[in-house]
Amino acid sequence: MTTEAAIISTKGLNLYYGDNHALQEIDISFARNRVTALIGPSGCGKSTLIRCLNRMNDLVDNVRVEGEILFDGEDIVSPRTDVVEIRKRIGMVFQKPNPFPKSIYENVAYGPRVHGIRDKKTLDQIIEKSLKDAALWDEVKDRLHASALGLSGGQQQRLCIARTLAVEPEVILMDEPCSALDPIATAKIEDLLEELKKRYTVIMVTHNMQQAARSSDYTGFMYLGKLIEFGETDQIFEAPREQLTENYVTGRFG
Ligand SMILES: Nc1ncnc2c1ncn2[C@@H]1O[C@H](COP(=O)(O)OP(=O)(O)OP(=O)(O)O)[C@@H](O)[C@H]1O
Repeated sequence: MTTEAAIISTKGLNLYYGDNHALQEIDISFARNRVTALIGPSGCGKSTLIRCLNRMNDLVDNVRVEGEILFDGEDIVSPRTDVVEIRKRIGMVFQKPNPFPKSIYENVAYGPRVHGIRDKKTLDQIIEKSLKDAALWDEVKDRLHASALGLSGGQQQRLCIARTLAVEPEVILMDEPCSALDPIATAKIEDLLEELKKRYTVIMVTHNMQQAARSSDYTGFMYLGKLIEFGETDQIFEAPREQLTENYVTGRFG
């Protein structure tokens, strides 16, 4: 486990999709202002785990969650949790860029508007800042009112990151954010991660082992619903303690 201050930690987290015990006794702590990568073979529960962290699994029928997820000391598994507030504080970027079929400006303005910001000048400032923070401003500043669907895949993904940043989250969950992107667009997102972690906590699912090794501070290796090993990324890749982790990171299965 990390000795750094955790922003989110799970204790004895179990999740069932009907009879499928998809997460089994997960204890993991995510360090504040760090990038943590979750790796492991397909179906091991990586996406399920990050979707628990902002209650996205609530949208799935027949799900049962047991255990604790502490976010800033509050158990967010509790039915009393304000899910809208949690999703504001813990934002999410998905595998496939999913901008709304609206202008670049409207995509980023959407979240702040939902949270009650109406003043045009304030919105303009938020949009500029969010696009700058997502390293997209220079490419779009002259066409803010053009459709977001006219952007390249990599630009669309950075727009989705800007849309997430616009509501000032504390944590950003990323579910394979580069899997639909080419190597150049991927490199831009990886550079961006370096900047983002100065102010945000990033938790990322990735299938790309080089990406985990390059971009994350901590890595968790999952297998068949269990967290097999968690540690500093260098340790996981260079000196794994568990045989299963070693087999996976050396490409012997996956
Ligand atoms: N919405 C759902 N309803 C029912 N079962 C699900 C659902 N989502 C995932 N599962 C099951 O939960 C298990 C974990 O899936 P999950 O998508 O979390 O794995 P993953 O490690 O993210 O996989 P991948 O790398 O392929 O995306 C699998 O057995 C999967 O079939």
